[in-house]
Amino acid sequence: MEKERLVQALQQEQHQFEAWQVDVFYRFLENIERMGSPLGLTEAVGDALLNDHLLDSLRALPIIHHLQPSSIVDVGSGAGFPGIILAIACPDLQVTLIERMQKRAQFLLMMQLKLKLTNLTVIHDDLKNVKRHFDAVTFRALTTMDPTLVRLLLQVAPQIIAYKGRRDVVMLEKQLLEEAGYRCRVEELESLYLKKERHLLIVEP
Ligand SMILES: C[S@@+](CC[C@H](N)C(=O)[O-])C[C@H]1O[C@@H](n2cnc3c(N)ncnc32)[C@H](O)[C@@H]1O
Repeated sequence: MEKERLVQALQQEQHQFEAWQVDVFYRFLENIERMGSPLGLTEAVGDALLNDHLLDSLRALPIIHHLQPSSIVDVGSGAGFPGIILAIACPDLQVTLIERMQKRAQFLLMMQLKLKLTNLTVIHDDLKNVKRHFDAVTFRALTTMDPTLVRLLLQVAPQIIAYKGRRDVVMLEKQLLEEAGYRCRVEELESLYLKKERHLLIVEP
């Protein structure tokens, strides 16, 4: 991917980052393009990587700025989405990644060192073994937010910020969790440029 393409896409989404941040985003994408497929992290390259992963991860920024957590834990970070992207975008936010697969956790640690992300910590473990506490937990995966998963996520932070897709699907998850006694709200993630419908499901005890 050309760096110009990244700069253009960030401008289209009206993101304003400092030059060093754009540079770190770009170096991260370069590493994913080179190692993502051989390491079994992601097959996405080019515009798919840019749109479906980097820009998608950034879509939650307005809500995160509004909620003002000092620390976030990203559970099941995989190739680093959204955790690494949020760490680059918010240098004052302490971001911890929890990833149970060894080769993914090793890649995340390598990125932390290579990109010199001093606000990033990587934990190679299963969520269920993590005893530390954070202000909020982010979660981006295909998995449904059922009450069992929510109980586990709320053990590490009092607020879950889950990246979700279509409104009808997320509203069903919300209903299920509300019936189980959780407080939930859904925020639509606007995009000037991306066409896919995206939402955040915010869950609290
Ligand atoms: C579908 S991938 C999503 C990766 C990334 N968040 C994204 O959106 O591209 C889910 C990741 O969560 C990790 N994972 C699943 N359950 C976990 C758990 N209980 N503790 C830690 N990591 C977990 C898996 O190893 C996998 O890398």
